[in-house]
Amino acid sequence: MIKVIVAGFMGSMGQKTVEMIKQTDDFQLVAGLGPHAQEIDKSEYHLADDVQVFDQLNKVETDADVWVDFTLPNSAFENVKFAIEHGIHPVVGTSGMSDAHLTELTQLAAEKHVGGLIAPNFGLSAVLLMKFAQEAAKYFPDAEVIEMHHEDKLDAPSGTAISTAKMIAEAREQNPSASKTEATIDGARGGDVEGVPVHSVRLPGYVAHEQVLFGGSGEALTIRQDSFDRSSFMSGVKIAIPAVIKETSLMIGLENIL
Ligand SMILES: NC(=O)C1=CN([C@@H]2O[C@H](COP(=O)(O)OP(=O)(O)OC[C@H]3O[C@@H](n4cnc5c(N)ncnc54)[C@H](OP(=O)(O)O)[C@@H]3O)[C@@H](O)[C@H]2O)C=CC1
Ligand SMILES: O=C(O)C1=N[C@H](C(=O)O)C[C@H](O)C1
Repeated sequence: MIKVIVAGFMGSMGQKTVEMIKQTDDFQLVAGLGPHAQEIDKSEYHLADDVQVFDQLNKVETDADVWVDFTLPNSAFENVKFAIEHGIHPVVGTSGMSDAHLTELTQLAAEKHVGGLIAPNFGLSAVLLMKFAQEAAKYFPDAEVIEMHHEDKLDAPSGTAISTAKMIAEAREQNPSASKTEATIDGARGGDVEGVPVHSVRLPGYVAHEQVLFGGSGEALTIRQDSFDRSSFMSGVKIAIPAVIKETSLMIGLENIL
């Protein structure tokens, strides 16, 4: 039985994770971390009575094996650091962590021999999109990323879009065409991630979607993925939980364990 603590258990992804753990025979939910956790009726958040809840990181005392984190960009770094320092294997979906923080956590995990995974996206369609985009970038250096998300998403661009753009930048073997366009309105050409324009759309009705547009001489290639429901991320989390326990370093990207 793998014991799991879910940080952000009251949020949308946290609740999906709670549901998935309850439906998986080999996993046991032992604790949850979230602001206001002490004030809640546990049953409203689908927690059994014996699940411990903590409202602050410094109060957490648990024998969990795995720390699943779906919180906020500003919280995830301290949470994951705490987990690694306490020998709890992190499985992190929270987006927006800086490169400096990722490097620090990777070093700490290696020092402590604690395996873990930080994945910009736990959905198979998104992982495949990134892989296909990397391949296409070798032949089509001119590319732009458009990501579309629900209106409650706090960060922009999405973690997946940043990773996709970085992978394209790394894979392309020629420089992209020099653009003569001058934006007359700030932001019209999107944000720049290592020379790849990234555009963020936030609209009600959407969940999580991404398109990569490649343009060539007289032709174009479009790669698109859609997460229509948050359940699309749960198969990845379910694979990651037992996988990280066998590892001794922190991996970035679900493709490392697929
Ligand atoms: N990698 C992937 O596949 C996916 C990643 N994500 C990412 O996961 C994160 C969460 O998304 P989502 O569930 O939609 O967001 P929500 O806002 O619904 O949930 C976040 C939860 O975290 C809580 N929280 C805030 N600070 C802390 C803290 N320090 N410790 C513990 N809990 C805390 C929030 O509480 P309160 O509301 O009180 O602040 C809230 O309940 C985002 O970064 C998102 O981009 C989302 C989907 C898939
Ligand atoms: O906030 C979300 O919803 C999502 N966040 C992740 C990201 O920033 O890439 C993954 C997915 O896009 C859903």
